[in-house]
Amino acid sequence: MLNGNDSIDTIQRAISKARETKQKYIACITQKIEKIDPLAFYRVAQKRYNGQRFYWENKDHDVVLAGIGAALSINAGRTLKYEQLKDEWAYIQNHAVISGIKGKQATGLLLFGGFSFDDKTTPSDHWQSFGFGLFYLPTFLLTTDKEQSYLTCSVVCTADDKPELLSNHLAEQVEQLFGAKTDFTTDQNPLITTQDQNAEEWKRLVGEAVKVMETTDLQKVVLARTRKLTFQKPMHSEDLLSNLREQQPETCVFSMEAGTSCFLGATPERLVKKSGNHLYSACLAGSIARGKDDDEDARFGEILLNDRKNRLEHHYVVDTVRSALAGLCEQLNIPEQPILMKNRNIQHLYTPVDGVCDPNRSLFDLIERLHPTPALGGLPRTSAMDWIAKHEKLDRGLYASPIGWCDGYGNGEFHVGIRSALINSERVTLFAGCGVVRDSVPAQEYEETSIKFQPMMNVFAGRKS
Ligand SMILES: C=C(O[C@H]1C=CC=C(C(=O)O)[C@@H]1O)C(=O)O
Repeated sequence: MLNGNDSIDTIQRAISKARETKQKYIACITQKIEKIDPLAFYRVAQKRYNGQRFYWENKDHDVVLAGIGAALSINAGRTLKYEQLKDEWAYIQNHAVISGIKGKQATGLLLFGGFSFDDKTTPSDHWQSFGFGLFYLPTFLLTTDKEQSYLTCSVVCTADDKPELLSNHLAEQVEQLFGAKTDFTTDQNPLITTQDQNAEEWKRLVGEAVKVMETTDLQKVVLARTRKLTFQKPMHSEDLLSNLREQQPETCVFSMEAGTSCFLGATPERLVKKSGNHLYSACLAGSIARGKDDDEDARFGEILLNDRKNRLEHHYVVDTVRSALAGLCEQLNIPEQPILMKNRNIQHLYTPVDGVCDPNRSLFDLIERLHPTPALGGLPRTSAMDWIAKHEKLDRGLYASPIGWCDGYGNGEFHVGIRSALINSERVTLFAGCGVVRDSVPAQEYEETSIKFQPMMNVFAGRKS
């Protein structure tokens, strides 16, 4: 499977570099392989690489990534995390010997990971393994587009390493991954308990936010709540991903493991995508249920498009994204009016954004500018973040935060981790939030967050509706 000559030669060159410079070097080999199911690849690695896997399938289904093992991992610090990531990523790229296929997006050296929502909140126990942010350079990366799969193997080499040993070890692992049986049976795992945050307290908090807006500069705040599920046995992500992929095809389906935890979801909201110097973002805010039939669905859509409160919620996001990107883009196209984005359980006001940005801008610069937009934080950003940190009283961890990948060719994509859940063995926490503005009605916001739990509830409860 792995081309032995390529691999030993690349490793040999990386070891020589390591000897010359007395620094570690990465050997990175990419080859085209027969198209395979990325989820099957993710699944076969469950036993041996549990805790070090990720999955990503964008809504166009033209970038599907399955990452297995961590050649390197980066833990983001509390402060200056975007600078840190930029520096560490540049260092990795300057200390790598790359061979095989080159220039193909999302292959070769690639970082996958996510940041925590907020630097002020110290990660609680259940988010501990993700810290303030965590990124992997995977040992094995399977990249699948509409036609083809590519396998990238990355291994860290030191001056003392022996090329044959490293290369043989890599080849053995590849053989195991590709030789393993892929017809799995799914264990029953009954749901034992479901516990929502206290509804009345949460609605009271929405009321308080509305009140505060009457007397302060706070214009919008996004409030989230959780639902806790307990299962009989530890929950594994592969079956959930398979169902999410089927049930939410118009979203970006992702998972990221860290130790015994796994964060996963099906998010409709792209924060930023970069293809060379082309940039794409999205403003998504303002929500309503799907109708029971086409007529009702269209009627709900019209109501949403014409609703003052939802239009205001949306407008704040568009304005903020426009000013965040204006300074970084030579060209920026943002339509005047939103359209509808219809997902399986919910419809949103949606304004697509595209532009051309300075090629030297890294994705981390763009994320730093954009996160959190008022679709996840609020407006003004600092007042909203302070209000959330003080009143929401939950550790969002990676919920509502940028999660995604960047490659060594200037491409990458980050979504925000909404419609998501954190798995800690047999305990699962679901997250859902909504934008609160001056006209918000607490009971309606509560209802909206209930709808937003639905995509994840459907897969955890194994239902198809
Ligand atoms: C914060 C969430 O949704 C955001 C994205 C789209 C629409 C939203 C809204 O209408 O409130 C939220 O801003 C969530 O799903 O947890």
